[in-house]
Amino acid sequence: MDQTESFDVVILGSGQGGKLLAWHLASLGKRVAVVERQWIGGSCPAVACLPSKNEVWSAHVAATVRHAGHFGTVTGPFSVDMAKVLARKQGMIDRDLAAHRAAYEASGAELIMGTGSFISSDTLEVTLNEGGSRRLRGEKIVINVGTHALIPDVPGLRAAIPLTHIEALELDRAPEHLIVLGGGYTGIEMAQAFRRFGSRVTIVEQGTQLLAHEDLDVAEEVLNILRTDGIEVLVGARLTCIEGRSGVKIQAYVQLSSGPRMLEGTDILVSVGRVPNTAGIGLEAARIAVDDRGYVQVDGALKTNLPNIWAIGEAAGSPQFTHASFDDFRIVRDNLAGGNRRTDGRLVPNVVFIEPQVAHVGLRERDAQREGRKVRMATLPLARVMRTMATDQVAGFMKVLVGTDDDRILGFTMVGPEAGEVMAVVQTAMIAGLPYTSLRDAVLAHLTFAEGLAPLLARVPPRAAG
Ligand SMILES: Cc1cc2nc3c(=O)[nH]c(=O)nc-3n(C[C@H](O)[C@H](O)[C@H](O)COP(=O)(O)OP(=O)(O)OC[C@H]3O[C@@H](n4cnc5c(N)ncnc54)[C@H](O)[C@@H]3O)c2cc1C
Ligand SMILES: NC(=O)c1ccc[n+]([C@@H]2O[C@H](COP(=O)([O-])OP(=O)(O)OC[C@H]3O[C@@H](n4cnc5c(N)ncnc54)[C@H](O)[C@@H]3O)[C@@H](O)[C@H]2O)c1
Repeated sequence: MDQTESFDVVILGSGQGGKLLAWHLASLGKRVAVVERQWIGGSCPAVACLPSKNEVWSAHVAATVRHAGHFGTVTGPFSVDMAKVLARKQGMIDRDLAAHRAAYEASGAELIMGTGSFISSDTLEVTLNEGGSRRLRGEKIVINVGTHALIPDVPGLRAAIPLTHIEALELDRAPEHLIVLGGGYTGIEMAQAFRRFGSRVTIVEQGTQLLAHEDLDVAEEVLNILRTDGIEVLVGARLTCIEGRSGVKIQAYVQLSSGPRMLEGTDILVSVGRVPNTAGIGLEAARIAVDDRGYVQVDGALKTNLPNIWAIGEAAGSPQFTHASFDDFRIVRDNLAGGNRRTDGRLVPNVVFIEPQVAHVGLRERDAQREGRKVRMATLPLARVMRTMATDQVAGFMKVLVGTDDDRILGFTMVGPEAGEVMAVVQTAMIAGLPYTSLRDAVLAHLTFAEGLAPLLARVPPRAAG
């Protein structure tokens, strides 16, 4: 007898896009099953964005107390209680988990806790966490399985049982000396947080700059900010070998342009990029095409090579941000309803949550140069934004790129406090197609950071005559 259960839609992985799609379709009366092996609601609320930003905020409070004297607040001796930091974070996760369970219940989507894999192009086999298995046939199937941290093939690294962001966010102690491998998003956010919790921190970045995707001036500003925080940053540093065990004692052998160096630390965090969770889930059995790095191949409508299968979020090669996975949900939602919404040309901003933040939207200077695109550009040091006179947060700058044929804003970057919020103002202008002069001439409230947009945009060179 066929034990296969039939659903209108089966979603494999409950990432940001997948869960929202499930709740939406189920609330319309569709029979929807979501297969999730571990984190109800995906990685963002459980082990990534929310817990990291929660601890980043605790670290911000520690830094504020540490520097309180500068602002005239006299404190006595203070210490960071990592157990309390952890408990506050866990409380947030628990509340969020309850909200997720309630949303599943209210929508009518069935959440099946287990590991799913394709056994044919329309059927998944689920190994249930509680034991046993189920077979689910979906008229439509959506893949939203996300990614996991890459552990590079360096001798001794795996044997050292390194931390990834998941374990680092579970630490109830500040490591004595944390070595952070990789100076990208995760690496620098965690490095600064642990430095502020009291750890000695060394970042080992293989590339020639931090934040490989950002312009060099942005990366250099970030380098200065981290060094000012007391973090040792090694760029152009190749890890050749590791000895020891994370949590006890680590010896990291690094090749620098100046020669070899040995770092002695207590813990090592690996944050060198991601691997899609697409191996071993039967994509070959279903004949679903992946690219050479294992990401599911999709078109602009997020359809795979099979007409009944869609893929969203990081596993589909979308930008590795929760808001991209969220937008993928909207695209598939509308396309399943007969629309023709696509990923092409969407503006996906990004914010690195160090202090001060690094925020970007649109075109970067380096990409304009690489593409041979002519642009007008202006920069403004944060020290010229009047709010910093009150707050003393003078590190950073704003940068804007404007077209040469018209006055539209093509890109914006800010290193500075609340850069993400200021960036959203510029993004709104970009979406509206506003000429930069409209924002330049707007009456912006004094004494905000966004007020700095006026002097920044006043520096944009005039359009060449003719
Ligand atoms: C430390 C860190 C901090 C971050 N901070 C931010 C931030 O501040 N802002 C931001 O926008 N982005 C941030 N990101 C990125 C963000 O977490 C992801 O882009 C986001 O979670 C979107 O993921 P997704 O929808 O692709 O899948 P995920 O949320 O990763 O969900 C995939 C789900 O599929 C499940 N799964 C996988 N395989 C199977 C299987 N075979 N069977 C059943 N279930 C399976 C997994 O358990 C997981 O729950 C951060 C990432 C990291 C690592
Ligand atoms: N605030 C946020 O939105 C946020 C925070 C964390 C992560 N994320 C997302 O998750 C993604 C993954 O983050 P990540 O930090 O793991 O990757 P990343 O791609 O941001 O940075 C990885 C860094 O590691 C370096 N690297 C690679 N191999 C190395 C090696 N062997 N030794 C030393 N350095 C090496 C790379 O040059 C790069 O600078 C990010 O790209 C981002 O999209 C977002």
